[in-house]
Amino acid sequence: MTLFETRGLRKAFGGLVALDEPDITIESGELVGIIGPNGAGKTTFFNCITGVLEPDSGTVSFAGEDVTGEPIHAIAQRGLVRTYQHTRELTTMSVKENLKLAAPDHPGERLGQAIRRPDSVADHEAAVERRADDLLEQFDLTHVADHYAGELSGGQRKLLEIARALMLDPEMLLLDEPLAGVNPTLGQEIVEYIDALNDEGTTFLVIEHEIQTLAELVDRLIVLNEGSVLADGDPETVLDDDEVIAAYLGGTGDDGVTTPLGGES
Ligand SMILES: Nc1ncnc2c1ncn2[C@@H]1O[C@H](COP(=O)(O)OP(=O)(O)OP(=O)(O)O)[C@@H](O)[C@H]1O
Repeated sequence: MTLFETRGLRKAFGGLVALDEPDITIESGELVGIIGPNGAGKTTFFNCITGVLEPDSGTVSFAGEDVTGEPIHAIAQRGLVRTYQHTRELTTMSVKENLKLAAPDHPGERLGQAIRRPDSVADHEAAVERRADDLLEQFDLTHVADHYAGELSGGQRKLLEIARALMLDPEMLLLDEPLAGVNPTLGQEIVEYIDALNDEGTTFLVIEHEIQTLAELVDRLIVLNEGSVLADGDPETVLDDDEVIAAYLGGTGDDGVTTPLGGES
């Protein structure tokens, strides 16, 4: 069953066309990677499908509904949730508070409801508490639950970012560079978490510059180049594609972020 689909999406910044109709379809339960040289439009794509940016034209549909242009929280409520390349934790709050704040309908903000329906709010708070505790345990963060989030290592911040997204119980999770700045051991753990969550039914779309690691993880790899889909298929075939190799070799690579495809030819 198709869960997610974009058609004819365009986004320009002044004269620069960042998204040029990358038509992308994701089936429910898939684990899909997106790669592409620096500036290919990957983050702009995430921004346009999650309500961070409004596309100039085109449509985004999720679970059979047109969600184009809806605000971030409305799209997240539908079950399409993302993480950010630069993690967004509140550094002077505890790790656990960060998780609890990510829950939908934070009860503390709904005093009117608290007065009218105390039981349901108490139930909600207990459920949020349980969910936060479960995620802390699942991501091996229980021992730092009461630490300020600002004290976490870069890798632990990535884990917290993913855990915060999971507080929203997403049907589809969009991860923007989950391995960037993470040491290889923790990176492997993150890969295993993604794999396990996918086995449990979460659909994934993952932007990542660690191409070899991503290729081993995903069912399908999409290559964006200059805002369009250059290739889409099983990872081995895609990484062997001459046009894909040329697109990477053509990249400037001047900031050291572009990862060579490596070892394929
Ligand atoms: N807010 C903005 N204002 C102007 N130009 C932008 C803006 N956001 C992105 N761009 C430009 O749009 C193009 C696509 O950028 P985007 O960040 O989506 O690429 P990317 O594939 O995610 O790159 P990277 O791998 O380096 O993160 C780039 O040329 C970028 O400079």
